[in-house]
Amino acid sequence: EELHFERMISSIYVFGFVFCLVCYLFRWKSRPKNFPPGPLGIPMLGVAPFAGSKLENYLASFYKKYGGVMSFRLGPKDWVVLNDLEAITQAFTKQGESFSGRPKSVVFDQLTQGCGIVFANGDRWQHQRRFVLTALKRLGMGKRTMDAIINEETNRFIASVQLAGGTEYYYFIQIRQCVPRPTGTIVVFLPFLRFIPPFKQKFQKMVDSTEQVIGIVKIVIETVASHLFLLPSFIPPLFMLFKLYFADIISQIAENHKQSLDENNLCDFIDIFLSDMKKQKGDFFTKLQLCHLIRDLFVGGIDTTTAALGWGIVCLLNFPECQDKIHQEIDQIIGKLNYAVPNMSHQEKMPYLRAFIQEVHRFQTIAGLNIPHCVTEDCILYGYRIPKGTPVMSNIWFVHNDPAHWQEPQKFRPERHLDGDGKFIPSNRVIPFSVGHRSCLGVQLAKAELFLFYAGVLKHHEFQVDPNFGLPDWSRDDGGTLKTPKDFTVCIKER
Ligand code: HEM
Repeated sequence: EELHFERMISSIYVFGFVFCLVCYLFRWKSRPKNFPPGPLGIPMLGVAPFAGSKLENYLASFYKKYGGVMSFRLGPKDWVVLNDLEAITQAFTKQGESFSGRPKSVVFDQLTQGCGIVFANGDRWQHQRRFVLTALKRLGMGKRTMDAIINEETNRFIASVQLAGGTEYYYFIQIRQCVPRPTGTIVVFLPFLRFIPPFKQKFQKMVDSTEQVIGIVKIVIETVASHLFLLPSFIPPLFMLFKLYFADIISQIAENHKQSLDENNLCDFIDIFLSDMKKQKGDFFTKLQLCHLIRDLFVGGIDTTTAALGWGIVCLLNFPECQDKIHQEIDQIIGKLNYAVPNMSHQEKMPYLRAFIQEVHRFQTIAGLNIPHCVTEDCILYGYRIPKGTPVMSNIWFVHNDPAHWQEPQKFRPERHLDGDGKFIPSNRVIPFSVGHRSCLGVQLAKAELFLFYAGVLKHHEFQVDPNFGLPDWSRDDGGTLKTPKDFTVCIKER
């Protein structure tokens, strides 16, 4: 009788287990009604085992089957994917109000405390976005003053390279060490133009350590993505890093700015923020927000611009005929005289350099899957129903590589952006900065940095392959979210 009882208990357990499993599978299979179609993968992991390291290619492979809007499951979550320009524009521009949220993430919520701009949501995000845009304009974005700052930084870059090289004509630089300097300091200049000498050293430390912090955060995010359950243990060290590298230093600099603030002469980002902080009450103008905002401009601006410049140099080395054409254009339009300094008004007359830059953006898409968005309310896209809170990926990489729109997309060809008369054709199919309500805030600054950097450096110099290193290849750094070139050395020669 005891045996019979034990058997009964075991059967109940087995039955219970099978029942739970069936319920789980049933739930796992189910999706919201009229949700965009797409692969579910396997229970618990979703498509993770099948996607490989290039998620953008994997998602693009479903384009023929599902069209511009599809979905896929990653871990326990359903994501919506926008796989072509039309779907991205419809969602981010035409329905931008509903598609401009950022998904909730335990790591980022903890790290940012809901502040900053890149991962902010709702009223705070809208408010800060307006503030940053106005502040950038007040600081001379798109004006000659900004050109002058960028040119100064380009010259500083050349000087630092000359020092590093030691010999008269050849300068060997390690790209990841040197390129961040000019771009890093330009982004940083915006907040800190009113430079205060005692902080110079600390500030330099912050610039130097940014790359390091970004590297660590990237690794952590990647690890977190593959081991979701380990999430909480990463948060304290991440937060410590933020405090150590950014918050403390920025707070001290802000305090110093506050003491010598001149309302009639607001010179930098911190000045403008502190002045508005005095006038406006509420949650949005706090010191904590200032620290997070500057961190976001820093991280959002440095790594991206560095990657774009790095890929540009890799292209110049791999396609020296492009460099020759840029040299010719510079000689013709700007000239070789020292006082002939490049500025953004030269752009109009330099179609080849613009075509080159646009092709680099297309050919090496830095943010292939963009920063994730999420829908802030239930909405309908292409007839599909997408419930509030659903995370959304947009496949910028595929927009740049769709063979229906680009002939031989795997080939680097700046000429595809020129018309029969050699005029530059700005393409709305090259969208490295994304589009719509949440698109990159630094787009004008980044464009100016890239144009003035190439024009400024190539005016008197050329990039050559370092014979000891060889030609850098196209493999990406293992960093994860952004596609950056691997470290390489290059020779910069006076011409
Ligand atoms: C080549 C350089 C750059 C590239 C390729 C780039 C790309 C991007 C992309 C793809 C996004 C996400 C847009 C979206 O969510 O739809 C973004 C957001 C952002 N970028 Fe850039 N960016 C660059 C340079 C900069 C610079 C120099 C700054 C600094 C001023 C900057 C500041 C920002 C900020 C603040 C956001 C967040 C906007 C928001 O969430 O509302 N970026 N960028």
